[in-house]
Amino acid sequence: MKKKILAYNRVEKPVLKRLQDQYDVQFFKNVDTKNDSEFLNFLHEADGIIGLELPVDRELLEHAPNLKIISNVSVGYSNLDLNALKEKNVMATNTPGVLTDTVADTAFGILIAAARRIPELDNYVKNGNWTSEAVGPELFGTNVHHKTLGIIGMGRIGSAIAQRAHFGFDMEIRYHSRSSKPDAEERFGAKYCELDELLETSDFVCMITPLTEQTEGMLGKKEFQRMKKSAIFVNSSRGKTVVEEDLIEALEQGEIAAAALDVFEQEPINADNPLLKMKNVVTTPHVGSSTVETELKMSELAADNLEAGLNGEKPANLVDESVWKDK
Ligand SMILES: NC(=O)C1=CN([C@@H]2O[C@H](COP(=O)(O)OP(=O)(O)OC[C@H]3O[C@@H](n4cnc5c(N)ncnc54)[C@H](OP(=O)(O)O)[C@@H]3O)[C@@H](O)[C@H]2O)C=CC1
Ligand SMILES: O=CC(=O)O
Repeated sequence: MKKKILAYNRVEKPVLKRLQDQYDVQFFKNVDTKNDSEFLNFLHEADGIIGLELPVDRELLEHAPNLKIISNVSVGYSNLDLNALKEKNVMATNTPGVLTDTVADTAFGILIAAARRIPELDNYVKNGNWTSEAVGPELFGTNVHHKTLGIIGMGRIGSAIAQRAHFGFDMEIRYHSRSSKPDAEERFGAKYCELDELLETSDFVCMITPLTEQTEGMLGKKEFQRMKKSAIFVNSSRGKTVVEEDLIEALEQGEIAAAALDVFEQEPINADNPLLKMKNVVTTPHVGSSTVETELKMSELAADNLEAGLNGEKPANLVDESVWKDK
């Protein structure tokens, strides 16, 4: 009998086809995972799960007695309760590396968009407001090149952002991570800083850590007050690394100048979120890795991980190696 695979939210079509050739696959999108009976019935039989942002907790695992592996089509895995997965001896995998450059491009893109006010100027032109030959200082932006960029989370993506900033824009790089990064210091002249120093001295602050117990709410009122009033804040990590109401207040009070946000406390964002009314806030709908090429690579890597796990081989991207050792 074919193994059963529950595909959730996003698996690119050619990869879905590849999986359908070997397994009994059912695809679900945005279902109520606690109450949808079709979803829960399939989950009860499922050997594997592949997909994006399925919240996996103890309660969900109670409905999945056959489950051997969950393969995230993302590098972040804050949707997974790793303790519950370990107790049930269920493997979990992610897709590091293949999306690094794309996410760095997006983060740097929204940083420039906020600094040079590109969405605002786009609206200005399209709304027919460009009636005099040259726009005045009220629409001028601020330079990116030669400024100081503070990166919180100098991992794979943080380093790729630093690379763009250093070689492309002659920026001075400061960073904060749990450990120092001699490689980034040598390649980009990056300087390790405690968080407060980074916040106080950076023109741009870019958040790109994973969401964990330690990083949840890492940037709140106090941290925004430490930033320069001219600072532009970029969040490409997860919405909950920031206390969103404190960010809103910091923008309203002029504690910081602007923000560029790809991630939000609640996704999709509520239509009445004050951030959506602010001209000095650039928003994108959590699309850091969303290019045609990269989404395909992520789905392929996730399928490789899933197949390995189901074939009794060690998947390349286990998020908790100890589950494999226990097998
Ligand atoms: N917006 C989007 O579409 C996307 C968002 N992401 C987000 O980006 C995150 C990072 O991905 P990636 O670069 O591949 O991951 P890495 O694991 O390579 O890098 C994470 C970095 O965060 C640092 N870090 C972790 N915890 C802390 C902490 N408590 N304080 C300070 N620094 C910390 C790590 O430090 P150290 O090395 O010292 O341990 C590491 O440098 C993902 O987990 C995901 O949440 C990823 C892809 C797309
Ligand atoms: O947010 C996306 C990811 O890969 O993590």
